[in-house]
Amino acid sequence: MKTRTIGFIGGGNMATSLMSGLIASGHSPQQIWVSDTAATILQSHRDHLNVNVSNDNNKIVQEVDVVVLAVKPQAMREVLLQIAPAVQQKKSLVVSIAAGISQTSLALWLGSDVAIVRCMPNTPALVLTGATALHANANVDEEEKDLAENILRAVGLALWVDDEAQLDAVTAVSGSGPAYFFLMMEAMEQAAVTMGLDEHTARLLVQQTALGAAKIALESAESPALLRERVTSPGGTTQKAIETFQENGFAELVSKALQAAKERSIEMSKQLGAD
Ligand SMILES: NC(=O)C1=CN([C@@H]2O[C@H](COP(=O)(O)OP(=O)(O)OC[C@H]3O[C@@H](n4cnc5c(N)ncnc54)[C@H](O)[C@@H]3O)[C@@H](O)[C@H]2O)C=CC1
Ligand SMILES: O=C(O)[C@@H]1CCC=N1
Repeated sequence: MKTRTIGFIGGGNMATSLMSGLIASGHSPQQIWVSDTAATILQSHRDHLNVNVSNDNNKIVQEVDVVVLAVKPQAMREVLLQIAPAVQQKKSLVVSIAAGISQTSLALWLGSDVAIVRCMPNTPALVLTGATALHANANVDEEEKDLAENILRAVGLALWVDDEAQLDAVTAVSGSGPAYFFLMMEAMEQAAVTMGLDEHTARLLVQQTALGAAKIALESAESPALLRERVTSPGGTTQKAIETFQENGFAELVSKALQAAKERSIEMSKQLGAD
């Protein structure tokens, strides 16, 4: 497939992760465009990533093959109504990364014949370890599916869901997920310092432990439960910690938190969208 130009509308955290990941995985910065309302953001992307920048969203549509929508969900309606005529005229492939903005809303604001891929990536795309689930509407052909998938696969795992409703669960699991692991790391660091380790040592030990656990889990065919049991010597230290987690409702808490994130995703579709 020939190299395609990719344009980001909104150059914030997630667009930065995706652009950096794409460049690190071999995409030319010259093939990437980004627009933003903040001049400082554009300046930073020009200086640090060497990509093409513009403060005009329609200019991005004109310049690229694939338009990635990376503004906050709250800004989506206004942006889409602004670019809809250009998107329709150019027959652009549009990829939305916004949480809680449904295919129905995207199609209403962009036009019912526009090819739209809705996806949910996450910020580890920055280090080429992202996880993205994608959903295509009926206007997206196989070549466009490959194109969207290739962009997201350049920065990590990319998989398709047939049922768009599953994206609410994906948002709760992997979209927001990095924050849960950071929260765990934060809490472990604080506990380590309380127990007498210096901050630097605590941070290094927690970081390396998180990386090691994730690597084992990825490389092993065994379940997390079995991997946990391998660390847990009967009557030993891990058992004490795990019992403390379990007695205090750890699994229920995680389930409640993810359910709350999923419900917020559904609620956002209703509040911000046209559903
Ligand atoms: N941050 C995350 O971990 C993830 C975010 N997302 C989704 O990605 C999208 C962007 O999120 P973030 O990057 O975190 O937000 P952000 O606030 O960092 O970036 C949004 C950018 O859009 C710009 N902007 C606002 N109005 C604009 C307009 N009219 N035209 C052009 N640019 C405009 C802002 O100046 C800002 O730089 C959201 O829809 C979010 O749901 C999806 C997965 C993970
Ligand atoms: O917190 C949010 O709404 C976005 C979507 C997933 C991660 N960040």
